[in-house]
Amino acid sequence: MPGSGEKAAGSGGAEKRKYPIGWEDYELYEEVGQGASAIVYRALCKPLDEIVAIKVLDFERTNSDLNNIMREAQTMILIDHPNVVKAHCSFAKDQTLWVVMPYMAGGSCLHIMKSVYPTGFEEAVIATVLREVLKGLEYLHHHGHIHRDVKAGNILVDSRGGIKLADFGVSACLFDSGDRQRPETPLWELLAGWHQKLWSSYMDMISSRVLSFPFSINYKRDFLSRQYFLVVSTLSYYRADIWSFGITALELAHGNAPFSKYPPMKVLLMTLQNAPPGLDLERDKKFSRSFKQMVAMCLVKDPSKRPTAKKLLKQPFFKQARSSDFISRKLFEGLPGLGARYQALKDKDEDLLAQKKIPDGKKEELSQDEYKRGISSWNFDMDDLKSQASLVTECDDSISCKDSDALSFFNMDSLQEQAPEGLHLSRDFTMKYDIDTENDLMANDKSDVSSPEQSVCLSRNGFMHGTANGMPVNSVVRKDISMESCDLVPQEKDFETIPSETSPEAVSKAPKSAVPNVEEHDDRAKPPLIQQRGRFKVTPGHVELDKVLYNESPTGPTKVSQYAGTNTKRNEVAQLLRHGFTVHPFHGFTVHSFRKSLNISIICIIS
Ligand SMILES: Nc1ncnc2c1ncn2[C@@H]1O[C@H](COP(=O)(O)OP(=O)(O)OP(=O)(O)O)[C@@H](O)[C@H]1O
Repeated sequence: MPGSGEKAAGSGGAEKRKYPIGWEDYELYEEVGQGASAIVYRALCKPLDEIVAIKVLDFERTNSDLNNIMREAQTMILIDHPNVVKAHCSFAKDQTLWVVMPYMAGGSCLHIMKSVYPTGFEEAVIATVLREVLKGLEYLHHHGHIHRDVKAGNILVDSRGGIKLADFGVSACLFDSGDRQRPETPLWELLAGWHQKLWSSYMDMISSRVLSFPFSINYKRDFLSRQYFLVVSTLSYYRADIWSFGITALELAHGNAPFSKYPPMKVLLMTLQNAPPGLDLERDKKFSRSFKQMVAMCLVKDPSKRPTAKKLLKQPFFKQARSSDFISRKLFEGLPGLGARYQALKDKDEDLLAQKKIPDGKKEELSQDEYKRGISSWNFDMDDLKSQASLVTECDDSISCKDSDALSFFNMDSLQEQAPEGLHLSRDFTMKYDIDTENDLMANDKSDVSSPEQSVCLSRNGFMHGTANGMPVNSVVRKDISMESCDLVPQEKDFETIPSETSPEAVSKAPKSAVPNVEEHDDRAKPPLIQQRGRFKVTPGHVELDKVLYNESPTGPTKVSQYAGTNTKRNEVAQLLRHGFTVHPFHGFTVHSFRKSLNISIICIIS
C-alpha cells in the first residue's frame, strides 16, 4: 500500500524475531491512532530495521490498574493467530507502558470508512473482513478469551490486505488468575485447574444449547458439577462478542453503527425497548438475503440463542468472502497513507471541538459503547448508568436528564425479556440494585461474609421475585438492611403501581408519586440507627432470617436459612460474595448472582 513504510510487519516469520525491550532501540514516528487509554505510533525498531507500531499506554491517563494493563500486554504477547494482533514485546518507560506490535499500515476499518467509504463497504468486502474477524474470535473464545470490544475501530488491515482484530484493553479471560477487575480470585483458580480438559466439551454443549438454561439441569449435582455449571453459565459472556460482531456488520454495511447519532442514554433506552437492529428490507436492498440472515442470527437479545463464532463461520454469507489481495485492491485504491489519514481526521475533530461541538467520532463511540453494553448483557450497574446519563448533553424532549428520572426509564418488560425463563424481575430490583454497597461491605468486613446468615443480609439491596423449579417465589428485600436486623415487610403494592407496558415518555413524565419511592419506604420502616458500617447501617435487634426474605407463594414463607444449610453451601455462597458476585437467594437452593465487573448475570445452583 502506498506510503505504508511497512517493511516486515504482519504475520509470518517476522513474529519469531527477537524484539529489543529498551525504548532507546525504537524511534517513534508519527501518531497513527488514539484510543481511550493509549496513543499508537508508527515506529522503527532500529536493530531489526523494521517498521512496527508502538502503543504507548499512559498509566496516569488510564483507569485500569497496572496489573490489568500488564495482563493485557501479556495476553497480546501470547496470542498466536493470523487474525489477531499480537504484541512482539512490551516494556515500561517512565509512567508509560510501550507495547510493540506489527504495524497495520491500512489502519482500522473505521478510519478507512471515514476517509473513503462514508456509507460503508460493498458486501464482498464485508464478507471477507468479517470472516477473518470471526476466525480471530473463534480462536480467542476457544482459548478462554472474550474480546468485549469488537467494532470497526478495532479491525485493522495490514499492507497486504490481511485483517486482524486488535485491542485487548477491555478483554477478559475466564482463566486468568482473576478477572480484569478483581485480582484475588481463588474461585477462578479452582476452575482454572481443570478447564483445559473440559473446555472443548463445554463449547460443544454450549453450541448445542444443552446447558444454556440453569433451571433445566438436575439440582442434585455434586460440587464439581456445580462449578462446572458456573463455568458453563459464564459462557454466555462469549455471546456478547457475537452481539458486537453483528453490530459491527451493520457498521461496515452503513458506515456507522445503529443509533450512533443518538446520545448514549437514549441508545440504552432504545436498546432495551426496541427490537434488535438489523439490515432493512428497503434501505438495504443491495445486500443479499444471506447477509441479512447472518446479522439477524447475531442480533438476538437472548445471548444463549446467538450462535458461536464457529457456527457462524459456516453461514452461506461467508461463501462470497475473498482473499487478502482482494481487500488490498478494493480498499487501498486512492487511500492516503495512514499517518496523513489519521491527521486529517484529527484536524477535523479539533475543528469541531473548537466550535464546541462533540466530534462525530466521539459521539458515535459513546453511543456504540452504550448500545453494546446495554444489550449484550444485563446492566444493573447504577453508577455506570448514572455516569452514562450524565453524558447526555442534548436531551430529547421526551427524556429527562436528571439521574433519578434517567433511572426510571427501565421498562421491566424489556429487561424481563432478557432474564432467564422462570426469573421475574421486579422494577424495584432494577432501580435499587447497588452492587457497590455490597462490595464496600465485603471489603470492610470480610469476616461477615463467611457467615451464611450474614451473606443473606449482604444481598438485601434488591427486590426480586421469581419462580424456581416451577414454584412461584417472590423474595422481597430492602435497601439499607442492617447486619443485625433484617426485618422486612412484603412490598407487593410496589409491583401494582408499576405499569407493565409503559413507554419511556410515560415513565419519565409520570408524577413522582406514581413511581414507587424506595427511599420513602425505607424511611418508614427504618429501625433506629446505632452504627454505620461502610454504607450499611447497623440497627438494634437480631437477625431473623426467616423474616428477611419473603416467599409470597400460596404455600407460605420459605426459610431463607435453608439455602445455606451446610458448610459446603455456606462456603460456596461466601466464595461467590468474595468474588464480587451478588448472591440473591430466591429459593431454598437457588442463587442468582450478578457480576459487576462484566455486567453479566450468572445463575448458579447451590443445592
Ligand atoms: N498495530 C497497529 N497498527 C496501526 N494502527 C494501529 C495499531 N494498533 C492500533 N492502531 C490504531 O490506533 C487506534 C487506537 O488503538 P487501540 O484501540 O489499541 O487503543 P485503545 O486506547 O486501547 O483504544 P480503545 O479506546 O478502543 O480502548 C486504533 O483504532 C487504530 O486505528
